[in-house]
Amino acid sequence: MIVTAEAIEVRGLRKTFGAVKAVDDLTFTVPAGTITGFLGPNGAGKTTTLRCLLGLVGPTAGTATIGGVRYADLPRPATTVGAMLEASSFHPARSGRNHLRVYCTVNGFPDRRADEVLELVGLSKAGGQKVRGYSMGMRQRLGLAAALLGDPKVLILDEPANGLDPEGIAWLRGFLRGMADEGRTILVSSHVLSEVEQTVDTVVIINKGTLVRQGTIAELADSAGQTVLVRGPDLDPLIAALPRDAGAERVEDTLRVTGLSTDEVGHLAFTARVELHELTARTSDLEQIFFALTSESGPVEHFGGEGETR
Ligand SMILES: Nc1ncnc2c1ncn2[C@@H]1O[C@H](COP(=O)(O)OP(=O)(O)OP(=O)(O)O)[C@@H](O)[C@H]1O
Repeated sequence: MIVTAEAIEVRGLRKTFGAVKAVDDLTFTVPAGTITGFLGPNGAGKTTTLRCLLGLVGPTAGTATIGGVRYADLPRPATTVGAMLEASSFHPARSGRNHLRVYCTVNGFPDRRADEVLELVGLSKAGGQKVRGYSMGMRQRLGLAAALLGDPKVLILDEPANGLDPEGIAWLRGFLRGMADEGRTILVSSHVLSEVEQTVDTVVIINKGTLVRQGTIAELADSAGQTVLVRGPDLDPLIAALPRDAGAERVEDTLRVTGLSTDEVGHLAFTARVELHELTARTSDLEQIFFALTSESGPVEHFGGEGETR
């Protein structure tokens, strides 16, 4: 089934709590039908932004809309947007299925929807068990199931990978991709880039309530300059062949080259007749880029935009 997606738009959003500026003139768009990672360290303002989107708190200024409409003005919100803000708010003595049936009753959905969404999140067998016996991962799945009851076009998920083991994270990745492939728009927050890096199409990175970056993971990696790892028995001729403006750092038998692509380094090695045992574009330092971006309050920058780089 393909659903018609809606875009999420946050424009000039500001939310203050007394003297605390939780969100400060934040603007970004989540294009319809994409998965966007909403990233920032603890306290960056992610939850507050999501709460504004879901009409749980009123913005001090600006707007947060889904398909151009404020949550409060959506005719049947549960059929437009499904949200998971925290997985701990389940009544422990109620079974997963009964919990979902309560939501069905409140929202006017048939009871069978509870079983359908339990199936979707792989909880069919555990549906009759009391939530008190659920693991953290099962609670997260139940939260997702609740978000899916109205078969919404938009999913807003606050730290859904929290407390999941690697298997659970892998499951979540496939699940979200499947939901997006059906045409849904998904905004998923995390304070750990690596949790969402393989899942998302684009990232919106905020710090201290303000936008730091928006773009694809590839753009994020490129913006910091790629590192190429080279390994081989004798790399001296390659080092001699590198252009002056390329960076090179040797650690034992490995050379880290910056400022060149793998194609360029491979070609230089070929022409210098250097034997290579490894030639890898290093992307694993994305977490470091993320850390650097969010541990300072640099200027707002869109990739390809006119802002200064860091
Ligand atoms: N209801 C509130 N009253 C007062 N201050 C608040 C309230 N909600 C959030 N804040 C403050 O606003 C700032 C942003 O918090 P928020 O929870 O939105 O960040 P976050 O990025 O979601 O962080 P985390 O990953 O820790 O949940 C923090 O300084 C927080 O203490």
